[in-house]
Amino acid sequence: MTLAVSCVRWLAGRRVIVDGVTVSVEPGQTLGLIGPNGSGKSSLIRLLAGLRAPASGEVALEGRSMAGFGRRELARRVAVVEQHSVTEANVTVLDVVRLGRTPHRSALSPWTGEDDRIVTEALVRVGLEDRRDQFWHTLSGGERQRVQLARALAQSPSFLILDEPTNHLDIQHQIDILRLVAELPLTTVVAIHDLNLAARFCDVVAVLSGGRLVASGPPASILTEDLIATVFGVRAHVSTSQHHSRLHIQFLM
Ligand SMILES: Nc1ncnc2c1ncn2[C@@H]1O[C@H](COP(=O)(O)OP(=O)(O)OP(=O)(O)O)[C@@H](O)[C@H]1O
Repeated sequence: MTLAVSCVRWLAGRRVIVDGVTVSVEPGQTLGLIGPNGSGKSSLIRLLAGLRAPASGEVALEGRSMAGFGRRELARRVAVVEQHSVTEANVTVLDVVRLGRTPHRSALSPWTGEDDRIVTEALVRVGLEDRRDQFWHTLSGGERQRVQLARALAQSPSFLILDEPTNHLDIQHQIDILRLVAELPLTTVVAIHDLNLAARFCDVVAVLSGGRLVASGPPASILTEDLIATVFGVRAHVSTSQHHSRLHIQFLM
């Protein structure tokens, strides 16, 4: 299931925030969106998730313009985890994850054993099955993030769009969640700040700066010392790790 963005622009008032971005992700691959603060990652994520319409250009799923999809049709295909998910008080972890099944059910269809199986599998995948009855408002920031990922997985999507899914997580959970996301047979876009994690878990990266696409491709050919200096203003030493043969980026301070 290919996800393709062509010449997409989005403005806030008169200010151009996403400026003519063209990039695509092949079926089953993970695209990492990287770039400095304010470079337009979240804005592009919202366009990819269908939460906003582009001012011009097109987002296409499976070769079809997203503009032609109905809400429900889109929700059956695309699951999104935003940075700050708002969830009502007095709901449990299980309630939140069960919401993921909504696009697959009609008002009259009963909850099925298959729905239960999918919800449980999603909770197991994020390591929170034993928290199913805990109230949402009592969860830590990292646990909330994992619950929102479980909700997205319970949606059984073909496309998964994640905005900084690791920013509240300890290092073990960062690795677990990114490994899980990378291994899922879904087409995934993930906005991520950590360049080493992007290099380790993303098949391709797209680098944004000032709302424009600076470069895209496999991490090993994109995340060069020159690019890191130009885009992030930081000197770095980039080598190939002896441990996992992916890039190892050391920042020279
Ligand atoms: N609705 C809006 N109205 C006005 N400005 C906006 C709006 N949404 C985003 N912006 C501006 O667009 C720019 C890009 O924001 P965006 O959140 O997409 O960046 P980002 O790369 O995700 O940043 P960060 O790494 O800090 O999360 C920022 O300067 C932001 O202030």
